[in-house]
Order: sequence, then structure tokens, then C-alpha cells
Amino acid sequence: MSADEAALKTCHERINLSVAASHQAENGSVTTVSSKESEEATYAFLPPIESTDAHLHEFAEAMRTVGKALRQVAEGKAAAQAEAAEWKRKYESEKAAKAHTHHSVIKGCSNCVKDKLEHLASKLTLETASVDETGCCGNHGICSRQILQDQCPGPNRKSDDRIVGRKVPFRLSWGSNGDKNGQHKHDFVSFEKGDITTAERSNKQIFLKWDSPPQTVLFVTKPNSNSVHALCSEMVRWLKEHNNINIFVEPRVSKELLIEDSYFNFIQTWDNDQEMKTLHTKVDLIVTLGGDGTVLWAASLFKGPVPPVVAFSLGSLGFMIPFPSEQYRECLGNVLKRPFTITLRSRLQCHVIRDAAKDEVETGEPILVLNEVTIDRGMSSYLTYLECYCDSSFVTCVQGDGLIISTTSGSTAYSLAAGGSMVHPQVPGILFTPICPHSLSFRPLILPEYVTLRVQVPFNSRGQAWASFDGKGRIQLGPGDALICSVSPWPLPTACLVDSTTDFLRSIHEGLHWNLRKSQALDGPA
Ligand SMILES: NC(=O)c1ccc[n+]([C@@H]2O[C@H](COP(=O)([O-])OP(=O)(O)OC[C@H]3O[C@@H](n4cnc5c(N)ncnc54)[C@H](O)[C@@H]3O)[C@@H](O)[C@H]2O)c1
Ligand SMILES: Nc1ncnc2c1ncn2[C@@H]1O[C@H](COP(=O)(O)OP(=O)(O)OP(=O)(O)O)[C@@H](O)[C@H]1O
Repeated sequence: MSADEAALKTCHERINLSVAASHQAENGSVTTVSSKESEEATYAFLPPIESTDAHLHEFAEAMRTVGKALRQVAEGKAAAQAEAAEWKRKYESEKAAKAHTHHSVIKGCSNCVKDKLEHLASKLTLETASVDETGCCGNHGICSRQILQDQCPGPNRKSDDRIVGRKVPFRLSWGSNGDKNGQHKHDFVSFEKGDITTAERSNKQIFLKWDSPPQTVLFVTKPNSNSVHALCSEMVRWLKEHNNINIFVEPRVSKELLIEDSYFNFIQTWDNDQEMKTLHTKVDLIVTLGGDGTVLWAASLFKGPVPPVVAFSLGSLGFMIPFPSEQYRECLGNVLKRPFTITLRSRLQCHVIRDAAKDEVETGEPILVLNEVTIDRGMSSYLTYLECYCDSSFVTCVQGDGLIISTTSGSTAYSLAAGGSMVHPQVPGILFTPICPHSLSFRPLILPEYVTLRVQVPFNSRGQAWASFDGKGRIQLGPGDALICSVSPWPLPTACLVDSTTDFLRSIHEGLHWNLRKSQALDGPA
């Protein structure tokens, strides 16, 4: 072997070593290496070859380039994985911290429900119709009985029983137009005989069918409205007298109804946040009376799973509200007794990470939004300056009035006003819509639902930034602070009047007068 050949062999080996070193860093604590350092390292591994052979020089140069590229790829991957590991570590410490502070029963309940629902969520995407040993029917979809059987008994049980018994089981199934009982393939992609194919694109609707009649309804109502109050008391009477339903209302409404008439002694409410946190284990159905803001309010009461919502329209727009309040008897009668379609509206979970606390364990609960989280310039007259990342990839810097990170349900709200597209609520995605960007080319984006977005206020930002959640709870973000958001595992199921698509199209036609234009006259050019 010549001296040059030996030098080249060493090059090969060193390139491998260099890449392997980057990979090792993935598992330990990693500090990201700059590209300059990376380049220097590559040259250190590949010393110049002293030869007059031009081909060998060229080859050695090519090997250096390959080595550099490989090293950069490996470093990038290591950095991304280190970041993901950091988030995971924070999440796990947060979970552990919560486990200590919460009462064991509450912890046990929420964990077992969470586990079961995660199991159900995985079934939603990877459908299996196998019969469940624990008593799930196994037919035509998902059965909620398993969750209910496992409701956790424990020392705090008494205080929960003070209110009502368990919620009733129901099943979810998929169907398509004209085939309400049909069971459809749920695998999105299959890989058979080496060919990648996407599953049949049927009009999948999700049906909810009660295993036994619902027993408990929660009313969430718009405040300070006489018409809402009158309708609420009428509906409560009707549900109690004709269907023997247990009724929950918010503490404010409970007081109002009791002042009105002692007849309402049977209604139940909650006294504190801890009781409210267990509400989802007792309530079968939520009825909202008001506009979209009332649906947003109802969603905000549930930081975890949410029972199905039947929304009655008493506002001006009612985009997420298909049921006419005048026909409440017929509508509620149907929902209580027959299977109905639901729209699963995804929510976003948001965390604010303060620069001052970035090395500490995050203990705050996520803030859940049904429409959007907005970061704007508040009272400041300067441009907001926000750095945005999607997973570990840099997306862009927003310079303008702000940014809206929206769910698909929120796509017809603030995001629409800022130029975002309208998206069917069952499309799995996250909208990234700038507010008045000071750039001609900043178009809105729609990102896949599985990404995590990070919006950071850089230290050189001139203006302030303020985050708000479904238009409420404004929080100031200082330099170095970040907002992290991703899709929550707890969607809001809303009952449909017809089905998800028909209801959505009705809303954009009737609510927004979408593409309303007079037809052209027939007597124009041939
Ligand atoms: N420029 C804007 O369009 C703008 C500005 C601020 C807030 N908002 C929206 O208002 C929401 C808060 O609603 P609120 O009722 O508490 O405040 P609000 O009383 O100010 O009402 C806002 C309006 O937005 C409508 N709306 C809410 N969610 C909607 C949705 N998903 N699709 C279509 N329309 C929807 C409501 O029907 C209402 O007419 C925020 O989440 C935000 O999306 C919009
Ligand atoms: N149960 C509730 N408790 C406290 N605030 C509520 C409740 N329900 C609704 N709100 C608030 O009241 C405001 C108005 O409610 P909503 O949007 O439902 O009525 P609206 O303005 O008449 O409807 P629309 O916007 O369609 O005209 C919203 O900001 C909402 O957050």
C-alpha cells in the first residue's frame, strides 16, 4: 500500500469515527457544535495528503466534503434529539411533580382514564374490531364501557358520590353517507406487496351511540341574558320531568335558578376547582346556550377529556352551533335516544416558558384552546418580532402585528380575518397565520397536526409581545420567553345536526355568506 493510499484509508476511518462521535452525543448531554467548529474538526481528521497525484488530491477533497456533510447531518440530528429529550424530561418531571402534589385518588382516576383514552385514541387511527376481554362490545367501533368500569374507587370517593353516579357508556363508530352501519377501514396507509397505497377515501363520519340512556347533563350558558336564562330554566324542567335527567349547572346559574324557584333544589353544581376537575367523569352530555363564545367557555372548563357538546344557538353567528333553540325538544330528544354524528374538534395545548425559569422544571398546567392562541403587539406601537420553530426546524421570523396559531375549528374565527384559509374542522392540521406581516411574501401556512410549534421573543425585539388564548387570559411575553404549542389529546366532540361536512358548509354559507354573488344574466355574449 502506497503512503497516499494509506493516508486515504485513514481518512475513511476518521470520517466514520467523526460521525460515530456525533451519534454518541445523542444519548448523552449535548451542546450543539457550530458549523465552523464542525469544519475545523473535519480538517483535523483529514490532514492534507502530500502527493503530486492530482486525482488523489481531488479524491481527498471529496472525502473531506463528504465527511463534513455527514458530520453536520449527525450533529443536526443529535441536536434535535437532545431538544426532544429535554422536552420529554420536562414533561416527565412535571408529571412526577404533579403526582406528588395531587391527591392519590384524583391522580389514580385521571391516570387510568388518560391511559384508557390514549388506548382509545390509538384505536381511532389504527382500527381493530377485536372483542375486548373486559366487556367492550368489540363491534363497530370504540366502546367507552372499559373506561367506566375502571373508574377508580378510593378514599375520596364519598365526596364524588355526593353528586351523581357514573356516566353512561357509549360507542363510537365510523360510517359513510348512505351506510350508517358500515365499518370502514381506518388504516390511512397500507404497504402491501411492496406498494404504498392510501386507504379508501370514503366520507367518514363518526357516530356516537349510547349503550344506555344518558343520565346527566351539564348546562353552560351565556351570562347576563334574559332569553338564555329563560330558556335554560325551561329546558332544565323539561329534561327533569320528561327524561328524569340529573342536571349540573355553573355555580352562578345555580344561584340564579334557586332564587327564581325552590323547585330547582335538585340541580347540582361544584364548589371548587378540584370538584370541577372530576366533572367529566359524571357528565354524559353538555348543553350550551349562547353563541360561539359559550362553546369556547364550555371547552375551557375541561382541561382533559370533554363529554359531547350539544350547542343551541342564541348568539348572532353561531359557527359551531348547529341546533336551533326553538326546536330543543326534538333535537335533545334525538341526541338522548338515537345515535348521532359528532365532529371531533382538536384543541391546542399551550405552555409559556419564561426565560428566567427555562432551566427549572415546568409545573404549570397547559392552557387549552379550541380556536387559537394569538401573540400580538399589545399596546406597543412597534412591530412584534417573533422567532418561530416547528419541531427543531426554524420556520421564520414574524415582523408585523403578530401571529395566530389556530386549530381548524378556529380557522373561521380570527385566523380568517387575518387572511388564513377556512379549513374543515376534521382536517388534521395547525394553522400558522401572521397578523399584518410587514412583508409582501408572508402567506399563511397549514402545518401537520403532529408538530410542536415554538414561538420565541428574541432579546433584540423592540416591542412587547402578548399571548391570548381564545381571545382571553392575556399574558405578557418578555425577551427570551417562549410559547410552545401542540395538538392536545383531548378534543371537543360536538354533536352535528346533519353531519360534520353539511354543518360546516351551512355555517360558512349562512354565517359568513361565503361566495354570495348574484348569478349572471342569460342575455350576455354567446
Ligand atoms: N378580528 C377578528 O376577527 C377577531 C379579533 C379578536 C378575536 N376574535 C375571535 O373571537 C374569539 C373569541 O370569541 P368570543 O365570543 O369570546 O369573543 P367576541 O364576543 O368578541 O366574539 C367574536 C366573534 O367571533 C365568532 N367566533 C368565535 N369562534 C368562532 C369560530 N370558531 N368560527 C367562526 N366564528 C367564530 C363569534 O361568533 C363572535 O361573533 C377568539 O377566539 C377569536 O377567534 C376575532
Ligand atoms: N358560561 C359563561 N361564563 C362566563 N362567560 C361566558 C360564558 N358563556 C359565554 N361567556 C362569554 O360571554 C361572551 C359572549 O358569549 P357568546 O359569544 O356566546 O354570545 P354572543 O356574543 O351573543 O354570540 P355571538 O358572538 O355569536 O354574537 C363571550 O366572550 C364568552 O366568553
